[in-house]
Amino acid sequence: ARDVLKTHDRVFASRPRTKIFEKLLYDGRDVASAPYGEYWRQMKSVCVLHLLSNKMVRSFRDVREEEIILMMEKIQKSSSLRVNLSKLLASLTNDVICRIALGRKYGGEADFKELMERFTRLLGVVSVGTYVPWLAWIDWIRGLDGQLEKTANDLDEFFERVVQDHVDGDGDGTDFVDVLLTVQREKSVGFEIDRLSIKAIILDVFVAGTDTTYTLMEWAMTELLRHPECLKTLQEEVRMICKDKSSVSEDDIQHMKYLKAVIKETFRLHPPLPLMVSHESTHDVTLRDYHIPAGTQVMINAWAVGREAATWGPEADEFRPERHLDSSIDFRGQDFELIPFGAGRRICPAISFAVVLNEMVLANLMHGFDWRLPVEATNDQTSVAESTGIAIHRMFPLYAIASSST
Ligand code: HEM
Repeated sequence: ARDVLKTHDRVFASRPRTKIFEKLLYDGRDVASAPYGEYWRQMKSVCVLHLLSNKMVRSFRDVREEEIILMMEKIQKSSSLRVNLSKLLASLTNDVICRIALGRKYGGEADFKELMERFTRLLGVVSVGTYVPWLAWIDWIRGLDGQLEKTANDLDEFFERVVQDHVDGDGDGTDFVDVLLTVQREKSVGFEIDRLSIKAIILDVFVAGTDTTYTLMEWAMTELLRHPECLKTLQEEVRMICKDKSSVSEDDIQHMKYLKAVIKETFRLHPPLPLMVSHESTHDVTLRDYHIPAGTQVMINAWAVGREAATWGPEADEFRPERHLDSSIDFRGQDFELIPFGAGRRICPAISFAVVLNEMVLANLMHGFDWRLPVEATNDQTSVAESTGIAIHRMFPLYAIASSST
């Protein structure tokens, strides 16, 4: 990973073209699938400087806090009953991202939900034609081409409508579409950003942001429920810091060392994108003693890196947040022992955005409720079986029993 993402970062900074990405992600005009070059550099700088900067992340504090309160109320209503945590966390993440990116929630609209599900499912499909071009007809016969075409058109229609509504309305300039339209109007970035690029960047926020973020919360709760002693330690920390408060605020979480250790440990054992996003080399290069020709696709296994016994010791497979309390290893791309967000030029631009939401959700869940697995918990409930796809979540939804802590 270090050889590819640091020593030869520039050589491996491109992305392979696949039929799925081409069709669904505006033919590489988004950030995540754009080939390395000037266009990618410009789009990524818009993301980093205008959408996902620390200042922007802070500015959405109210959205996060409001949506978490709503989620807590939903749990309260089902208190002492089984809560489908997977569903709850997925819809919270979707609501937060919709409000931040599009200005309002769309989660309640059946069409939008169905479209996003179809889209996510297709992103994880392997197109035969991409790897064996003369067998491309198989994709056509099995209906993949048609599904890609239709989903790409539906998505474009949806985002076109959202952008046009922002153009027509008196946008207050706070959501991502507003910000991108302002950048476009004021030509403040030294290059043209057109309507298609705006739609592609917004689409990326959904592709790269929703499943990844909720998956981490789901795994964190899974591991805590499987390790009641860790759950108790975390709960004690949160409740001690927020003694007389009704909820946890973003100022409080800065002091929560064990919370941060739990998040790190979850990223180590369950990186939401275990194989990250494929890289591709643009030049020939010698890596160790191997000759790697230009155009080679490289997948980096962040999951295996996080479980490496040589780094993490004989108990590498165990969930032990304590291991991070006296360690300086972090997940922000400097330490190759822990790379859930990648590293180098292609590193995820939304680390702060994702982490603060995860920390806030977990801290509030610990503060407001006591948690346990249902008595009748089956193997499905306690197992850590994983789904397939690009983002790896639980194979079965996580149910837990919440009882009010007050
Ligand atoms: C826990 C949550 C998240 C995880 C674990 C995660 C992880 C990753 C990983 C592994 C990559 C690929 C890095 C590489 O190729 O070397 C990536 C890229 C990316 N992520 Fe994230 N991500 C998360 C949340 C988000 C969110 C919330 C957003 C947007 C709001 C986002 C936007 C992006 C974009 C645009 C890229 C492409 C960067 C590029 O190709 O230059 N991610 N992410």
